[in-house]
Amino acid sequence: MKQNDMVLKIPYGTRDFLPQEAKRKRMIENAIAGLFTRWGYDEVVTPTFEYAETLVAGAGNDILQDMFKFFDKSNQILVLRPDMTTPIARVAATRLKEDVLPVKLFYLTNVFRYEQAQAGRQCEFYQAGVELLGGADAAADAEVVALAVESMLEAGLQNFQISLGQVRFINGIMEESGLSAGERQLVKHFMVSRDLVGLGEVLQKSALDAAAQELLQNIPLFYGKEDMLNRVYGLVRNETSRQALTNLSSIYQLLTAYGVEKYVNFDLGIIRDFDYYTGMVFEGYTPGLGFPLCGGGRYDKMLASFGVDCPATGFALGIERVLLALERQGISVACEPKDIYIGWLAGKLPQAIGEAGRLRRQGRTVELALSPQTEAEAEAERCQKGYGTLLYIGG
Ligand SMILES: N[C@@H](Cc1c[nH]c[nH+]1)C(=O)O
Repeated sequence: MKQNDMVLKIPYGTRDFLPQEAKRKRMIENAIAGLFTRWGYDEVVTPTFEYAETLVAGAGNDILQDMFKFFDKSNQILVLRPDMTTPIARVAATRLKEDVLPVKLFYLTNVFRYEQAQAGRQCEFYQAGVELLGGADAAADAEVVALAVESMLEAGLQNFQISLGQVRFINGIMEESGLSAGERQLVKHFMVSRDLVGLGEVLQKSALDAAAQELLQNIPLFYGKEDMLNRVYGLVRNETSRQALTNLSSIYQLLTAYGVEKYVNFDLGIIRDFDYYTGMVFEGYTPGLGFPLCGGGRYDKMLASFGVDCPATGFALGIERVLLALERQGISVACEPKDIYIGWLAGKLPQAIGEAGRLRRQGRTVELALSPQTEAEAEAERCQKGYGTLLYIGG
């Protein structure tokens, strides 16, 4: 590509937010930050890039292939953060040791992953999320799921569903059935990509008996409300999977107390693409969007890799995805109106500046013209820029 072709381009998987879009994004972020704060969460800000080793320690080796990597001057490998869960675990393990548990943190920030870009899926994207550190029980998981529901409501969405799964359910079945580590990896891979044909092929090639094959093959179909959990409980014999189902049921009871159960169902085939999950996992979906709006789950082992043994759970919501869903569902984001446009006659700028200051101190949104105009010109500009009122400082 010639240099001239490059200068006006932006890198693959990035985007600009023009004023209207940036305004809608800001409105949603402010609303969600307010919600997190009302639930007792404190904001944290971490560096945009970290050492690759930190991310690998927290999220495992596989994460490397999806990260943007570069070098610092002493040749250390740096990466743009692919999410906030590992950076926050690092902060908590190194900086928040003295804090009284549980610690509840939130963030609103950009993260970076190599993705096949499309609307709502970019290599740089924005997340709002929480991490709840130090809660081992269903109470913590239920709080996080309820907060995920509330944040989608707060953003203006009505029509969405959260699907709850449990990674220990599948792990229990795979351990019991004696699949090799390589086969387990493949099974997980095909479940994440919901490739039932690929899944069937791995299972057929394995040494599993027909009943175990059928159970694993059917996991992606274990979808529904509590009656599905009860039915599946009767199908599995191993303790790990049964405990996983009981755990989901306890979380659901609490979600009923939160009054959000109508947004929640179970999907035992959910395996999130991060390897760090150890318990309940979930994803939120809305019609017209082929990927999750939000996702999260429990990751009890991550902080131990930074030297502090501490259970944790959390979730993140994709801001662009919420904006896209609102747009596709025809829901408008209530933005602050543009209030007053001030135009002025030659020589009246000092007076206009005084008026603008007075009105802004009252909390009004005011744009001040930068050159003199006739009243008709000022009115035309007010209209074009979308201000509600013209204040004209004339003779
Ligand atoms: N970091 C995860 C979401 C999450 C937060 N905490 C636990 N999981 C993601 O980006 O999908």
